[in-house]
Amino acid sequence: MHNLRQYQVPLQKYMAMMDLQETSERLFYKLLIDHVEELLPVVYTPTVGEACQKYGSIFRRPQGLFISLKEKGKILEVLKNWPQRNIQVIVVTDGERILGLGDLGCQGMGIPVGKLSLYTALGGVRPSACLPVTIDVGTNNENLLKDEFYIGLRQRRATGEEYAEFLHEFMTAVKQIYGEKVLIQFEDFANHNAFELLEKYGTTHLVFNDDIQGTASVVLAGLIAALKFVGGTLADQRFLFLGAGEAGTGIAELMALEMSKQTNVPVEEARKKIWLVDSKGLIVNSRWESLQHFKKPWAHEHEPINELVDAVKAIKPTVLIGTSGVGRTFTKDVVEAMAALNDKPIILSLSNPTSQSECTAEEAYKWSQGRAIYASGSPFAPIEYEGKTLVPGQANNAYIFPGLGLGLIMSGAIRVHNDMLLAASEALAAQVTWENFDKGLIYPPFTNIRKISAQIAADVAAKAYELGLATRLPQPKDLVKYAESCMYSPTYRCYR
Ligand SMILES: NC(=O)C1=CN([C@@H]2O[C@H](COP(=O)(O)OP(=O)(O)OC[C@H]3O[C@@H](n4cnc5c(N)ncnc54)[C@H](OP(=O)(O)O)[C@@H]3O)[C@@H](O)[C@H]2O)C=CC1
Ligand SMILES: CC(=O)C(=O)O
Ligand SMILES: [Mg+2]
Repeated sequence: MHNLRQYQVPLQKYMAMMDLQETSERLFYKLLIDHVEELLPVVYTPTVGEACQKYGSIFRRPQGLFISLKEKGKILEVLKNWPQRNIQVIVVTDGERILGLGDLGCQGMGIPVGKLSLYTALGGVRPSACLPVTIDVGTNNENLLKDEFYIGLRQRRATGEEYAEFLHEFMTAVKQIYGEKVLIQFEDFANHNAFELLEKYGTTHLVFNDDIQGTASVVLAGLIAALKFVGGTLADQRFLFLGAGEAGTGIAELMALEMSKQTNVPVEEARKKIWLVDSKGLIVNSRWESLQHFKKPWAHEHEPINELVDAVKAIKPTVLIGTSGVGRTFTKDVVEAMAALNDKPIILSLSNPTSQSECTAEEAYKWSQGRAIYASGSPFAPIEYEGKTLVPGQANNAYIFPGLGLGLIMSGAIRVHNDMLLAASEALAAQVTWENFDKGLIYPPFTNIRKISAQIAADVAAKAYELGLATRLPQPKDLVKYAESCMYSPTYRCYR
């Protein structure tokens, strides 16, 4: 830590950590676990975003497995080149929507590598059981295509049948080599592929889309926790999203499902409390014909509205959620409008990295006179406001996927079910204390994340058993203890 702290530039800390991961994996995890709050922003968002943008010029050694279109017909052979065979989790991207930074082609490899290091550090999955994969089907990023240090295919992205066949070969090969119980986490695919892949492979593979499902579960947890302290139910709220893609519609759907379960109303009815704005304005019935399929359930009867601030004034939300990937879109007008409507406006700016956050913690607190309940996708430092220290929470799927993954692995689950996501949300929300909330947090601190992950894993596994989706039989009696016993720890053994 002394060495790492010498570096002033976050990207240099990132490179030092990547070197350490390569040369002394155990020490890398020991540091990451013991200093999680300090090092998460280094190996994960926001620094991993900059690392992906500059991947070609900071490249030292390959990490993870690149599978390029040139290897079509030979993916099984390529997988066999990986030194480990006992793989339990794969995080795979095609690099088309890396955080809110757009198409970074195969430079997106930083994301599967970073997510999997969290699987190990936060969720206790053995490092050797984790496989980061980047599918290289080209890039539409003109700057990268011209960049002399770009390490990927220099062609525009394969699409349509060519793309679908390549992904299918990958999915088939993975099941053939690692079996039915390998967890495949789709990460940072563009939405025109993400929804389709999840639907197509959801019934044949153990797949999970972190951006759609993990984000939904973490946001729901934060809302359940917040309502526990401010009172009211989910169904009492009105929700407005800026951004109607994977994260936005994923969260909206899980919230509607939870509201429908809580109040016994059909999910279609619950959806009416949720409104979304995309790059063309409020999603309303008159736009139906031109809407992508994942937006259609959210088209309600209303006159068209172009500006977010006008949508806030018309819809009167109690909760405002940013999932647009566009920074500083929650302007002073928008936050002030939320504060005028609500005593305690809930404002979540989820977009990553920090540069893309819809507003900063300071802006949210200042423009709401310290009343906002605020959390962001990438971390912000605590803010002093009128003598009180307000601590912004981090609404990031990193709270969910490590525990969820551990729960799936330890129960031998063969499919992911929405009820498991709900179980994960409730397990996370239950960990938020009044002391946390009093400081402004709607999530527990990351310092306790391994205990939290064990709790999430236990509740997810319990749900897998209840649903008949678990294959590890008999069911362990104490699932929390069992989860803890399954977790990898970077301990230094005494050999004498
Ligand atoms: N905190 C967390 O845990 C997570 C955060 N995220 C973040 O969320 C962001 C979005 O990700 P994702 O949903 O996958 O991306 P998508 O590309 O699927 O969706 C982006 C949405 O934002 C809309 N949008 C873009 N620009 C504007 C604008 N100027 N005004 C209004 N709407 C706009 C798009 O509109 P249109 O459809 O019209 O193009 C689209 O609906 C990213 O920054 C990502 O980092 C994602 C997952 C997890
Ligand atoms: C956190 C995450 O998954 C994202 O920003 O895409
Ligand atoms: Mg993601």
